[in-house]
Amino acid sequence: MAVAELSTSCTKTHSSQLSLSSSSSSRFSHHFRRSFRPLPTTRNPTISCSVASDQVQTPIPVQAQDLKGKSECYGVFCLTYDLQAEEETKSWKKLINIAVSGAAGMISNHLLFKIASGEVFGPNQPVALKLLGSERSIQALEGVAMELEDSLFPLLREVSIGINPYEVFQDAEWALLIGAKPRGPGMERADLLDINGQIFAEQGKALNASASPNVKVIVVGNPCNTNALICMKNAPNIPAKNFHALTRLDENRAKCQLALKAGVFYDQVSNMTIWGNHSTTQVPDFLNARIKGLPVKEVIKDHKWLEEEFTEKVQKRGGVLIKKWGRSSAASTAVSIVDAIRSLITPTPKGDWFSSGVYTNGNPYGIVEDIVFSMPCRSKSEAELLAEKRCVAHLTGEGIGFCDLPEDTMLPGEM
Ligand SMILES: NC(=O)C1=CN([C@@H]2O[C@H](COP(=O)(O)OP(=O)(O)OC[C@H]3O[C@@H](n4cnc5c(N)ncnc54)[C@H](OP(=O)(O)O)[C@@H]3O)[C@@H](O)[C@H]2O)C=CC1
Ligand SMILES: O=C([O-])CC(=O)C(=O)O
Repeated sequence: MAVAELSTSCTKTHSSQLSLSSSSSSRFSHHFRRSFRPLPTTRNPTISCSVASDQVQTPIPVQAQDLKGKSECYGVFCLTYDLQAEEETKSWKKLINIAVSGAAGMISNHLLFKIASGEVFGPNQPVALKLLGSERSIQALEGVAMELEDSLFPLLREVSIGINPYEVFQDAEWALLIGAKPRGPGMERADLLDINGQIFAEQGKALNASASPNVKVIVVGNPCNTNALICMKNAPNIPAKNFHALTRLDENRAKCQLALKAGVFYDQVSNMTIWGNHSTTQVPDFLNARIKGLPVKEVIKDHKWLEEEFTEKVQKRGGVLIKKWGRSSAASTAVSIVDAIRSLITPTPKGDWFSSGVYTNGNPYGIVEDIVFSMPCRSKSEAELLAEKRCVAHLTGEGIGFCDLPEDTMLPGEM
């Protein structure tokens, strides 16, 4: 079957090819752009409450009619402070800019609050959210911004909203491209190609023109593999390896089904690869996956179930859910976007890997070149990449090579 074919054609070169670089390419300083004098802090706010109209700049919330092609700070987020003057923020990292399209949609309604809470990028990472909507969604987008205001997230330092991707993507270090029409009951994801493809051509161009040159792009809107390809092709200034199509939800679904069948909690399932497209042709790879560190077939003795039911269950999970809910997965998709981001910014645990749709050029699996295909990936730490660089110093004209490489893990098919 397809999985065996795929898993035997891998070579050792794969891991270095999929190395991911650090996400911190911020050009921002620790001072924010609109910084001004903070209120004097007090240890006991109950006895020192006073009106400080001379010290606080009143924010003017953006109204829909002001947003003709502009991206503007919203409400309380127009009012920012000099972080270096705040004791508890001195250990914080530089602000990062995260652009989200389809920000008024179902998935974003879960995702934005996770990002703003710090659960995605960490408790020392202040974030700026740059929300992209459209004429049709601008009122709803203001509603989202209002809810973000009311949540009082300490790490959320800027929120801007807009309908022009060139404006909204300005200096973005992450672009989470969610905005696209979802399929309804009875549709395949590929039926959306005509409607949604154009969105990703335009947004690719906008990223190319406006975003940080090292922006990491996760394409969620369906059909996400081909939309990621369209986006990448329209953004030649951004490295192709920075584009991902979200197949993490499929990985999570596959882990859940294996755990259920094996009677173990799902944290015991590892090394789960989703090969191919985020569609019903995807191949969830039970041959290389592990349960409690053991090959799946040693734990699940019902091989007929593995070969005949498991794959189809994972392939069709999205469609089954649409029939139940009347709309596509939103909360679990948001969770899987969080997982995908974390996997990209954290070195992959030893011996494990994660799935992502990546550009196939130079891939070691014999997959046709020039498409976006889901395969196993690992993120390497900066220390590991520096060790590799030292190892090849004789090839880069930087002296004599010295190898002190940490032990590596095998990917499916490696000998
Ligand atoms: N890769 C994956 O694992 C998954 C992908 N998805 C996909 O993510 C995308 C977003 O899903 P979800 O947030 O639930 O969808 P919603 O319908 O809740 O929101 C989608 C947003 O996309 C924008 N949009 C752009 N073009 C259209 C259009 N023609 N019709 C309707 N909306 C449009 C709208 O925002 P605006 O008006 O602001 O542009 C809308 O708010 C879909 O394509 C869905 O299939 C969903 C689940 C999993
Ligand atoms: O099935 C859909 O259309 C939404 C989706 O991509 C998923 O749930 O995997």
